Amino acid sequence: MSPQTVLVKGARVLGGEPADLLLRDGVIAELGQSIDAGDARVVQADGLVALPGLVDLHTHLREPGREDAETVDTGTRAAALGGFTAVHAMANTDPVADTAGVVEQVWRLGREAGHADVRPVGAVTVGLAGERLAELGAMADSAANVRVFSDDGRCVDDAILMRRALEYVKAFDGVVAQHAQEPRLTEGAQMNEGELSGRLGLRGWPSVAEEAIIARDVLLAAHVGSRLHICHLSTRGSAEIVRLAKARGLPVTAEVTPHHLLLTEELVATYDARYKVNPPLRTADDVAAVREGLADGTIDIVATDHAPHPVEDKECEWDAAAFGMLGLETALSVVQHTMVDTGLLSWSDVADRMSFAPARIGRCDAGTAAQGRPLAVGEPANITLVDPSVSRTVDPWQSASLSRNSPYEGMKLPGQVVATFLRGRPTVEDGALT
Ligand SMILES: NC(=O)N[C@@H](CC(=O)O)C(=O)O
Ligand SMILES: [Zn+2]
Ligand SMILES: [Zn+2]
Repeated sequence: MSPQTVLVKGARVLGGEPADLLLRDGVIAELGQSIDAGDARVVQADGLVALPGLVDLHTHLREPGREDAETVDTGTRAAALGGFTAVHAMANTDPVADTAGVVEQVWRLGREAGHADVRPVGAVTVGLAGERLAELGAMADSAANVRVFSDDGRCVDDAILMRRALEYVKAFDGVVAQHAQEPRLTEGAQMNEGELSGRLGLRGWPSVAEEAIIARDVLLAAHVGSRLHICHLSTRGSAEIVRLAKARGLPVTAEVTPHHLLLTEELVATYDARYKVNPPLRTADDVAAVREGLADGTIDIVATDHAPHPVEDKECEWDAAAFGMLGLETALSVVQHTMVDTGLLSWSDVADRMSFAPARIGRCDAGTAAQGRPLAVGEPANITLVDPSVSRTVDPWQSASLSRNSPYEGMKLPGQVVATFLRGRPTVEDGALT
């Protein structure tokens, strides 16, 4: 069945002037004023902002292995509701995505579900064990076309393995995405290290454990001339190192999560494990610094680090609880709240930080399933329509995710994704899955 023809009327393209978009055969067939509807179905979009479909570079889908927490199907439903048309599925599954077989399985499950493109991330080391390089080339050459490699959840702390991985991925223009956490400095760590961790009696996770790895990896990437990406950067010092690296013209990119743009360590005083995450929530000064870094382009992108965990792994005492929080369905609202409504980013900048740039880093802007492409005639019709004028109270029990561990539960956040189109086909309409 060929996708239906849709005329989106009067959307503010990238937050600019209202225009009409005609979506036909999976592409943007026309873009302009007062386009004739013909036989197209009309979607009234007055007051809505049209963005390119969002691309998440850091999502945990938990399949295979923890289908009680999330599946490719449920996670990509949550993605579509959040305005995403593509997600990169992290490799810390069971079995680990460290072979062509596993990444192809995840990629195929994504195609079958059909809610968003799933781009598997390949593990850097076999079993995330940090001992031997995984079959990076075979994963790159597989049907899944892997370009992003990460042991996320664990740090590739062995410098020689990190060096070899950086060298290896050059052959196919890949990137190594580092979870920057010096393991010895963070043994048993439970929250940000500082005065508050002392007061609460929780083992601290110092900023330097993140910054030391980032500094080392920037130098390694410079030495071998390879692309390095920093996962979930969370401290002022980390932003400063990346700023320096960019000033030197090094091929280093970085992401910040929505939660590190909004939440601070004070929430840990509730001992509510919804606020337990890796890297930990930091200080208000760090939040100010990562916002500044995202605004000035030091930090390239927002990535959700959507990390579903079943209720029993979160509703327990702090020390025993799992690290991680949901993010896909709330990411755009948190970015609007922290960056757009504060005047730090325009909607056009949001399109860059949440679609164009992540697609470029993940090399998914080319090929037939292109993502993160401009809203222009002939381009794939991957489009998100957002209503920035409404606000809503976050209720994770309404989530499409199988898990409920949202740190925003009960918070009022601005913005609502009204519709998401994946190659011209609506995956979300009127704020609900189609
Ligand atoms: N962010 C987290 O706290 N948890 C992630 C792993 C990770 O991103 O490091 C997870 O897989 O649950
Ligand atoms: Zn991580
Ligand atoms: Zn992660």
